[in-house]
Formats: sequence, structure tokens, C-alpha cells
Amino acid sequence: MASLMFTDCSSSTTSRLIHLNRRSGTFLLRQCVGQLRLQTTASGRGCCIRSSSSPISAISADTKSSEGAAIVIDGKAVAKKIRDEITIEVSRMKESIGVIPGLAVILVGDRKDSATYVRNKKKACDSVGIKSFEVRLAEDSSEEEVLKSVSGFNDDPSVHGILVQLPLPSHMDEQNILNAVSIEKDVDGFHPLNIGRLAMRGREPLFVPCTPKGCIELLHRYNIEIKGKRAVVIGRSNIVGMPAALLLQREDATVSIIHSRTKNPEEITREADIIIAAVGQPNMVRGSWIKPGAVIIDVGINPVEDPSAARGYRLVGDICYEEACKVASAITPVPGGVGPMTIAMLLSNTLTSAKRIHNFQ
Ligand SMILES: NC(=O)C1=CN([C@@H]2O[C@H](COP(=O)(O)OP(=O)(O)OC[C@H]3O[C@@H](n4cnc5c(N)ncnc54)[C@H](OP(=O)(O)O)[C@@H]3O)[C@@H](O)[C@H]2O)C=CC1
Ligand SMILES: Nc1nc(=O)c2c([nH]1)NC[C@@H]1CN(c3ccc(C(=O)N[C@@H](CCC(=O)O)C(=O)O)cc3)C=[N+]21
Repeated sequence: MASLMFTDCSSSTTSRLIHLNRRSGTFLLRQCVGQLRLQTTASGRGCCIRSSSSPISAISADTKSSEGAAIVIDGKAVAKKIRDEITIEVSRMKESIGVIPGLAVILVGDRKDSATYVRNKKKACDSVGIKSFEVRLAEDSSEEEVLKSVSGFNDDPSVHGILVQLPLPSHMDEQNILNAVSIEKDVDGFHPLNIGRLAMRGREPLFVPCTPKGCIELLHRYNIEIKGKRAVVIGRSNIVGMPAALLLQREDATVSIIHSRTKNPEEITREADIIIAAVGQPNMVRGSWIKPGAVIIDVGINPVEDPSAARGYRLVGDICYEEACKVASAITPVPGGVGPMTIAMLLSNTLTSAKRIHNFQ
């Protein structure tokens, strides 16, 4: 694990989440995702479930939320709904034209977290009927070997999406490898042509990177308006922060980007109606950074030591959850927020790719 450390803020976040999920998970799934209505009763512990009988479209980044009343944006439930939608489309495609969408994953090295992600992607493919292909290469493989695998999948007609799991070992040229993925199969959306088109007005990428796409999809599915809002993206990586900022801009938000050299990040963040945090710093964004009523999408996935957890660690986001949910109007939890959406968007991009390649509507 890259950053195993103690952290003060949100020390009780995990137990609180489990508590909330157990008591209110079912209604969240049914009401937030299905009928787009919220009729929650505030949990006994008060944090992060807003009591409301209004439609989710009432969530506004402008309105001051009442104390301790943020709505939990349930990424796990939305991802499940998207997987159900994909399952139907995959079987319709199979029945109509006999084609099964296929996703190939290339994993180099033996990082535990990467192996877990790849295993989860395979499980997700199985759950919707997408065929999965996998190549595992040793840490000391050559770049040529990886390029050979990419090229094999580029030429394989049963593969419609190719994902090279990142990070790659340091002796490899990541750009060179990502450039080699056929843009028609670039379901991660990391090819420079796809990113370039995302940045240009009037141009459409073939694929949008999965994590930022998942963030926007959550905002859409909760009817959170983006147009005209002030958005702040914290982090500017090629795979999350930068494409997230581009997507928000395409949705007519006014976007600021914060990075490691930004002065007074808290001041800039406090102006935002919508915050997307993709930093990799556990609990960095404190309650005092957040404008009352802001909507928060927490992309960060940071392992922090926790002897009481079965794995010896637990995952926290970049946002100090327990402080933020007292100020924000809506927030994604970690885990159960953006992570499951990333995988759902990967499946969705793979289905889109197969449909496009076979000209199937
Ligand atoms: N939920 C999901 O599906 C996914 C989650 N993640 C998680 O999201 C987080 C970010 O991932 P990723 O984008 O790949 O990370 P990177 O390390 O590639 O990028 C981090 C970004 O954050 C900025 N940054 C770092 N420290 C600070 C700071 N103190 N203040 C302001 N900005 C800072 C960096 O700035 P600079 O550019 O100046 O260096 C950089 O732009 C991680 O926790 C990762 O695990 C990632 C992918 C998917
Ligand atoms: N080519 C490439 N594409 C990626 O999209 C990519 C990548 N490389 N490298 C690593 C990051 C990270 N990433 C995650 C996906 C899902 C969860 C996820 O499902 N998380 C669960 C928790 C999982 C757990 O408990 O361990 C959750 O947040 O609820 C997390 C992180 C994709 N990435």
C-alpha cells in the first residue's frame, strides 16, 4: 500500500457508515436510484442523511444545508443499477447479432492493490455477461512484451476494450504503451487522441475516462445541476483530476483546479458549489474548506492503518467525511462512492465500444 498512515479526522467514519448502510441502505437504493425521491429519516447518530421528502432534484449547491444533514450519494447502489442496465443490453446484443462484448486487462507486476482491482473488474464483467480476457506479466517484463500483448488485443475481434492497469513498473514508458492501444478499444479513455478531443470544443472523444465519467454520472443521477455552478477540482492527474475538470467545463461549470503548488487551496475550495477531490491525501479537505450546501465528490482512496479492521487497514477519502457531512448538502462516501462507479463506467464503455464496432444500436 502506498500510503499507510494514521489519521485523526473521521476516526469513526467506518463504523458510522456501516451503521448507516445497515439502517438505510435499502431505501437509499430504492429511493435515490429508482424513483429519484428521498424520504429518509435522519439516522439516530444524525450525520449524513438529510431528512427530506423532496425529490433529489431539490439538491442545490447554492442552498445552505441544515446542520448535519448531507445526503449520501450512494455510488454502490447507482453502480448496481447501471450494471443491471448493461446486463439487459449485453443480452439483447447477444440475442440480436450473436456478439458478446469483450474486455481485456493487462496487469504487469504484482502490486496487491492492482491485483485486487483487476479481480474486481473480472467479477463485474462476469456479473453483466461481458467476456473478460487477462494477461499477467512479471514485474521485470520488457516494454516490448507489454506492447506485444496490446497489439494482440488490438487485432483480436472478440476484444472490444483494452485496459492496461496503472501504475506500470517504473522502467516502462507509460505514454508509449497507452499510445499503442487502438483508440477504438481505449475504454479507459487514456489515449492522447481521446483526451485531446475531450479538451476541444466541438470534438467528441470515443471514450471518456471512467472515474471522472462516474463522478459526473453520479451528479446527473442525483439531478444535481452543474451548469453555471462554480466547481473546484483538487488534483490534476491525467487519469482523474484533469479529465474531471474538462468534463465539468463541458457541462458549463466554471472550473478551478487546485494542485500541489496552489496557494491557499482552502480559500479557493470554499468558493465552490461542487468539489471533486482526487488528491491521494487522506482527509485533506476539512469541514472549514467547504461552503455550506456544497456537493462533494470524493475520489480519494487512501488506506489508513486500523488494527480493528480485518485487513489491518481501512479506506478513507481525501475529504474529512465526518466534518464535511455537517456542512455539505450531498457527499459520496469512501468506500461505496466513486470506486464502484469507475468499474460500472468501464463496463459501460466496453458495451459502447462493442456496439460501435458492430454498428449495433
Ligand atoms: N475511486 C476511484 O475509482 C479512483 C480513485 N483514485 C484515487 O484518487 C486519488 C488520486 O489519484 P490520482 O489522480 O491517480 O493521483 P496522482 O498522485 O496521480 O495525482 C494527485 C494530484 O493531487 C495533487 N496533490 C497532491 N498533494 C496535494 C496537496 N497537498 N494539495 C493539493 N494538491 C495535491 C497533485 O498535484 P501535482 O500535479 O502538483 O503533483 C496531483 O495533481 C488517490 O487516492 C487514488 O487512489 C484514483 C483512480 C480511481
Ligand atoms: N488503467 C487503469 N484504469 C483505472 O481505472 C485504474 C487504474 N488503471 N489503476 C488504479 C485506479 C484505481 N481504480 C479504482 C477502481 C475501483 C475502485 C473501487 O471499486 N473501490 C471500492 C473499494 C474497494 C476495496 O474495498 O478495496 C470503493 O471505493 O467502494 C477503486 C479504485 C481504478 N484505477
